[in-house]
Amino acid sequence: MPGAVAGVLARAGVTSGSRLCCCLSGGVDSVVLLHALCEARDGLGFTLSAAHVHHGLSPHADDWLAFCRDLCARLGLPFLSFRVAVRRDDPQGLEAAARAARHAALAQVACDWLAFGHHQDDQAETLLFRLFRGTGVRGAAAMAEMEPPADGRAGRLRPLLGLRRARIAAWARERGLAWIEDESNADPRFARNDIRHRIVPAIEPAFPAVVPVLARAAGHFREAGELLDQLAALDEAACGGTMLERDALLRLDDARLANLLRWQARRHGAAAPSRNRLAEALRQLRGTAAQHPLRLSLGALACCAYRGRIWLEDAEPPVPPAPQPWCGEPRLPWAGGWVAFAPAVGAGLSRAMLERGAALRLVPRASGLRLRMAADRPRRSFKNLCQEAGIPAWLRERLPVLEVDGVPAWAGGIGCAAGFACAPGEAGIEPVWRTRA
Ligand SMILES: Nc1ncnc2c1ncn2[C@@H]1O[C@H](COP(=O)(O)OP(=O)(O)OP(=O)(O)O)[C@@H](O)[C@H]1O
Repeated sequence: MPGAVAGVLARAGVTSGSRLCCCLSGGVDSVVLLHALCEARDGLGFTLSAAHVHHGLSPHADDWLAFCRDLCARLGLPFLSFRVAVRRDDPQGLEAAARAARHAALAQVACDWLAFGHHQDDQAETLLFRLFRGTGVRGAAAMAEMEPPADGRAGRLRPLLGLRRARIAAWARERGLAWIEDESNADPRFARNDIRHRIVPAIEPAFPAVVPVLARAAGHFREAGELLDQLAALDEAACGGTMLERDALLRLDDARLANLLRWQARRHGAAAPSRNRLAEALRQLRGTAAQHPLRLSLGALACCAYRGRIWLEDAEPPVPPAPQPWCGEPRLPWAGGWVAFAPAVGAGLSRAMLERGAALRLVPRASGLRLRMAADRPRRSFKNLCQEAGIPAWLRERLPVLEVDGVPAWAGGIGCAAGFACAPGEAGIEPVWRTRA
C-alpha cells in the first residue's frame, strides 16, 4: 500500500519541499491514505497535514471531527477543520450540495496538493453513475489520479485510485487501524450507494472484473477527452484565436465546432453548454447572414457574432467600465476586451491632434453623444451612427469612446470624428476595439 502511494507521489513530482494535505473524512479509505502518506513522507520528506470538513448533517458529525483530530494528534500531524452549512433542500440535491461545500472549504487549505482517498471501486461507480445520467466523454473520464496545481489552486492527488476497496479495508484490519463508519454510505436514497450495494454486485457474477474494467475504460475516455481538447486548441488557432473568425469556424462540421465551443466554455471557467443549446446556437450561426450580429444564450455564457468574429462571453453583459486615461499605452483593457492603439500613416487619428490634447481618456459613451464624421456634414446622434454601422444594442453600452480634453475623437466600431482624422500621408494612430481579450 505505501509503495503504491509513493509511486503516485513520485509521478506527481512530490518532493521534500511539497506541502500535502490529506482530506480526512475518518472513513477507512482516508484513514489508510493518511497512514500510507505518513510512511511515504519518511522517504520523500514532504510536509504533511490533514483537514476534515464537518457538514453538520449527521448526528455523529461532532464525533467524526473528534476522531480525526485525535488521530492526527496521535500521529503528530497538523490538523485543520472546517464547519460548513449545507441546505437540506438544496436544489442540486443533498449529496452534491455537501460535496460542493466540502470542496470549497478544502480549497482554503494552504498547500500544494490535496490528497483524497478515492479508490478503484469509487472510480467504477462514478463512471457508471455518470453514464446512467448521459455523460459525455469528459464526464466518463471520471476521476484523475493526479490533477496538477493550476491558477493558484492546489493540485489533487488520488493515490489509492488503482486499488480495490477490499484491499484497502484488509490493509486497515491487518494494521489494527480504527476508523468511523458513515451511516449515509448505506442509505439507498443516494444513487451512488445503490450502484455500490445493488447494481455492481448484480453485474459481478457475469462480469467478475467489472470494477477494474470500468476503471480502465475511464482511462480510455480520459485519453479521448485529452485528444478532443488538443483538437479544439488546434481548431481555435486555425480560426484566429479566442475571437474566432466566422468563415473559418463555420467551415468546421457541427461536432468539431461544438467541441471547440465546449472547450472554450470550460477555459472561460463556465460549465459546458447543454447539447440542445449548442445545437440551437449552431443552427442560428449557420442560418444567419454573415453581417447580421447575434447574441445567443448558452446558459451562463452567450455566443456572440459580430463583424466576422464569433466569441463566447458571460451571459451577463459586462458593465460599462469607468473612464481611464490613455497615456500612450499600446493597449488598454476595456469591458472584457481591449482597445489597441496602432501607429498608422494617413489613417486613424491625427497624431499631431492627439499630442496637442492635455487629457486623453477612454470613456463609455455618454448619453446624448453626437459625432461629426465629415467636416462638411452635420453632427449625428450615437443611435444613428450605431444603426448605420450595424452595431447591435447589446454592444452599445460598452462601446469605447476616446475623448481629447472632453471632446469625442473616436468611437469603437464607428470611427474617427472629422476634426481628429488623419490627413493623407500624416502620422496617425489607429485605435482597434476588440470585444474579448
Ligand atoms: N468530511 C470530509 N472531510 C474531509 N475529507 C473528506 C470528507 N468526506 C470525504 N472526504 C475526502 O473525499 C474522499 C472521497 O469521499 P467520498 O467517497 O465520501 O466522497 P465523494 O462525494 O464520492 O467524492 P468527491 O468528494 O470527490 O466527489 C475521501 O476519501 C476523503 O479523502
